[in-house]
Formats: sequence, C-alpha cells, structure tokens
Amino acid sequence: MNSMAPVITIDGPSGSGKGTVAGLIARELGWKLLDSGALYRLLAFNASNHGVDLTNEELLTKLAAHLDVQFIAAEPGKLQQIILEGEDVSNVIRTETVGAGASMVASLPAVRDALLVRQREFREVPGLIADGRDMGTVVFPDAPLKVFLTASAEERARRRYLQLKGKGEDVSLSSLLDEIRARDERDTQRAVAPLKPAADAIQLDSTELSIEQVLQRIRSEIAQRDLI
Ligand SMILES: Nc1ncnc2c1ncn2[C@@H]1O[C@H](COP(=O)(O)OP(=O)(O)O)[C@@H](O)[C@H]1O
Ligand SMILES: Nc1ccn([C@H]2C[C@H](O)[C@@H](COP(=O)(O)OP(=O)(O)O)O2)c(=O)n1
Repeated sequence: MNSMAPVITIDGPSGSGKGTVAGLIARELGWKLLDSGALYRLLAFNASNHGVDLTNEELLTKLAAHLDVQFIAAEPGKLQQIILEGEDVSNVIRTETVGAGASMVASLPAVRDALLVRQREFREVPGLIADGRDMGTVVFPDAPLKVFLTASAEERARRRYLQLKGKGEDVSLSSLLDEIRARDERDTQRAVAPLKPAADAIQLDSTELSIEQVLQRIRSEIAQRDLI
C-alpha cells in the first residue's frame, strides 16, 4: 500500500455502470483496480459453499478475514479474473442471487471492518480506481476525485437484463427491477457505511448517457485535477 497514491472513487447503486467505467478508466490510466463489491460477493458465495448462514456475523467475519482470493489484472478487452481458493469464480459470483447475498453480509459492521484493511491495500502507485458503495465516504475519504454514479432503477434493471441475457441467463425484467429496488433499499438504509454520495463527490446521472459520455465526463474531471 502507498497512502500517497491518488485514488478515484466511483460509488453508486447496482447497474449504474460503476464496474464498466472503473475498469475502462483503470486501463486508460494504467492504474490498479479495486472492485470492492466483488469482495462482498466472494464472501457471500464462500459462506454459501461452506454452509454458513448469511446472518451469522461471527463466522462471516472469520471467513472475511481469511478469504483466499487473488485478483488477476485484465488483459486488454477482458475483465479481471477472480480466483477463490484456487478456482476461477469470475462469472459465478455475478448472479443476482450472489449480489443479494453480498448486500446482506455487507450490512454487518464486523464484516465491513474485516474487509477494510484489505481494500486499502489495493492503493498503490501510480494510482487506484475503486468502485463500490462507500469508497468515497469510508474507505478512501481523502480521494482527490469522487464520482457518485446513478441512473433510474428502470434503466439499471434494463441494463442488467441485457447483460445477463447476453450471458445466456434466463432472467425476467420485472424480477430484476424488484431485486434492484430491494438491494437499493438495503444498501441505502443500513446503519454502517450506507450507500450515499460523499459530501465532495461529483454526481453523475447516467440514465441518458452512453458509456463513452460518462467516460468523457470523468476524463474532464481528471484533467481539472493534478492527478496524472
Ligand atoms: N451509460 C450506460 N449506458 C448503457 N449501458 C451501460 C451504461 N453503463 C453501463 N452499462 C451496461 O450496464 C451493465 C451494468 O453495468 P455495470 O458496470 O456492471 O454496473 P455496476 O457495476 O454499477 O453494477 C453492463 O452490461 C454495462 O455494459
Ligand atoms: N463497497 C461496497 C461494495 C459492495 N457492497 C455490497 C452492496 C451491494 O449490493 C453488494 C454487491 O456489490 P456490487 O458492486 O458487486 O454490485 P453491483 O455490481 O453494483 O450490482 O455488495 C457494499 O456494501 N460496499
């Protein structure tokens, strides 16, 4: 870790485009990437595999502290690879079921504490792009650029629908919309590190913007700061 390395945080609700934009900006700048949601997804997935109840804070905290995970940086045009206990789980952790489980374990304060140091260790020169829910508010409060990316729930459900359909999954738009709303509710209402914009975050509504337009806005914010 290098606490002097600059961080750009991208927080926001499910389907707003955080992961896509974070990955593209990280590649453009040649910076590290932290997909913090993947850590919560890995924990929920691992807990289910080990028969651990998703409300058992004590056991989940132990699992979180000992998660055996490797993130392998993406090659051009590809997503990063996520290896859990030696197995490539990059795809299996992306289902809505795992997402809902992630949102449940993420509401437990001791679990969040156990993952905090691990997230800060991603901060390395030349810089870090971190996406999640509390990157700008809790994990990297000193980040020089914080983006809060949103979009309407309907548009986010539509994007998720197209994404999952594209992977050959049998999904329904209306149940995805219900799941997105339930996750928004849990993530914004929890007591610890709820989803909300940092006071100094740039708020970006991507409902009517293409990925390229979102990238352009972020590039112009980067250019206005002394980051690269
Ligand atoms: N501005 C946008 N316009 C249209 N589709 C988008 C936009 N941003 C992201 N997407 C698509 O929406 C889906 C969800 O994006 P993702 O980056 O996974 O969101 P998040 O990480 O916020 O959950 C992906 O298939 C992505 O390609
Ligand atoms: N920094 C973070 C990242 C994710 N979480 C929780 C809350 C989210 O609903 C789940 C899954 O996050 P993830 O970013 O992978 O989900 P989406 O890709 O946005 O659908 O994890 C969190 O509490 N804090």
